This record gives sequence, C-alpha cells and structure tokens, in this order.
Amino acid sequence: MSGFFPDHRLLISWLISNSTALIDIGLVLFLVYTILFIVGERRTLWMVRGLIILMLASVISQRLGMVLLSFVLEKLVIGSSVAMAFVYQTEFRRFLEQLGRGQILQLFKRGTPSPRPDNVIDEIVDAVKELSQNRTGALMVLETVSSVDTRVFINQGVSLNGEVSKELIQTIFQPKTLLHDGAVFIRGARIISAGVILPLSDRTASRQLGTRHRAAMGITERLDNCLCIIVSEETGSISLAERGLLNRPLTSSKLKELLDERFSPAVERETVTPSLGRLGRTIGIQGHNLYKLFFRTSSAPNPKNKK
Ligand SMILES: Nc1ncnc2c1ncn2[C@@H]1O[C@H](COP(=O)(O)OP(=O)(O)OP(=O)(O)O)[C@@H](O)[C@H]1O
Repeated sequence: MSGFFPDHRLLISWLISNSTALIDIGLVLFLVYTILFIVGERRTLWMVRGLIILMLASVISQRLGMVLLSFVLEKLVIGSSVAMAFVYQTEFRRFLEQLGRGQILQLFKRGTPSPRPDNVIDEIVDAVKELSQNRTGALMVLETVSSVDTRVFINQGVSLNGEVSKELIQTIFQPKTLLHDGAVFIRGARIISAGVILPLSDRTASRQLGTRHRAAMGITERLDNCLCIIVSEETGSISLAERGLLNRPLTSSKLKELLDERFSPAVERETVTPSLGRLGRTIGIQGHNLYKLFFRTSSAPNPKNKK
C-alpha cells in the first residue's frame, strides 16, 4: 500500500501538468470517432484514414523542421479536405443541419432496421418488376431504421394505411388514378400514404433523368433513415436512392438483394466504428497499461539493491 501513494501522487501531478494536452488529445480522438461514425462505411473509411495519415505526416515534418515537405503536405491536406467536403457534401449538410437544430445526439443514433417480413420485400420487388416492364413511372419511400420525420415532405399526400401488396402498389401508380402523381410512403408492412411530394435535390444525376429521380435524391439526402425505389417512366429502368446517391440501373433481382441487405441488421458500421462502450473499455485498458509502464516500472525496486 505504501508503494502505491508515491505513484498515485506522481500520476495526479502528471495529469494536472498535462491536462491541456490530454483534453486536446481526447477532443481530437472524439472528433475522429465522430467523423468515422458519420461516414460510417468501410469503402470510405480508407479515405478518412488517408487524410489522417497526411495530417500526421504534415505535423511531424513541421516539428522536424522539414520546411519544403511540410509545405507540400500542408497544401495536400487542404486540397484533400476540400475534395472530401465535396464528396461528402450530403453528410456535411446533414451534420450542419443537426448541429444547428441542436440534435447532436441524433448523429450517434444508429438503430437496427425494423424487421420486415420477407413477403413485404417480395411484394414490393414484384410490383416494381411489372411497373418496369410496363414502363409505368413509380416512386416509393421506404422507412428503414427509425421513424421518418414526415415534416420534411413538401406535401403529405393522401393517407392510406393499407397493407403492402403488389396489386395495391401497381394500382396506385397507374397513370389514370388520382394518386399516381408523387411518391408512396411505406413504413414496415404498410403503405402509409400516396401522392406525397418530396423535396428535390439540387443535383441532377443525368440529363435523361427527370424530377422523379431528383425527388428520390432530395429526400434521401435529407434523411438517412429511408431508401427510395424509382421506376423511370421513360425507360422503365429501376433505381435505388440512398443517402442522396442513385444506384442504377438495377435488375429486379439485384433490387431484392439490396433490399434484403439493407433490412438485415447492419454489421458493417459496427466494424468501422466500435460502440462507445467498447471504445471506452479499450482506451481504459490501454491507459491502465501505460500507467503501469510509466509508474510501476519507474518505482519498481532495483534487483541490485535487494540485498
Ligand atoms: N417532388 C416530387 N415528389 C414526388 N414525386 C414527384 C416529384 N417531382 C416529380 N414527381 C413525380 O414524377 C413524375 C414525373 O416527373 P417528370 O416528368 O419531371 O419526370 P420524368 O422525366 O418522367 O422522370 P423520370 O425519368 O425520372 O421518371 C411526376 O408526374 C410525379 O409523379
């Protein structure tokens, strides 16, 4: 016990004298974790890691007084940051919007997709296949992990609350029906509403694609808890919009594969950013090891003095 106190005092004085540096490191780690969490996809993780490596190299070369190298690296970091801001404009926009609304904790909310019976996806895919073959335009918003904030819709459309079925979806999108204009909103196994008007994206995916596709991009840019299925009236092509990006053209079997994937528990994100609890435990273990390394070894009795 008596050997413990000097270590303890030493640790406290070391922590106090380095508190600013520790807070600094902690905040940087938190920032990196937040970025990885928001980006959240394995394919983009490498880009973020690349940028972090560049930043570290720039700082090290600056410290070592390598003027030319640090100048070049600094410019590279700025260029890469601007390029990344451009690539992730949707994520940045959502981040800034949530920050502005004071919904910071929302950024860390990551639910698991609500379980969806297989036959719901089958009914949707069968309907999409036929709509595509008949070149009937269609637009469907599918809620994924948590409740979609329908206030984002420009017009709420007409409330239906009917069970999802291939026949109902096909009927709604027949050009002669009153409800065919606009989008259908699907939550779980129910069609909540039809004739919904969605916000448009400022971007255009391609000159061949009209406002239906821009509406799908627009809503998935603003909400990350929904997907959009689009059938083009002109070409019959099938697309899936997610986080403002269009995946197209798809076959109906590819669409089914993607929907099955999206509605199964997300494993990918977990591997990119470990849960805060797990991260806390890891940091705790590493901190404890460091503490032992610095303080126990420094006060460990010298074997030569034993006698
Ligand atoms: N903001 C919107 N929200 C929901 N549905 C929309 C919106 N804008 C357009 N639509 C739907 O898309 C339909 C077709 O629009 P438009 O003629 O501009 O596109 P299009 O050229 O047929 O598009 P696409 O090739 O993308 O199907 C509209 O009749 C409407 O049903």
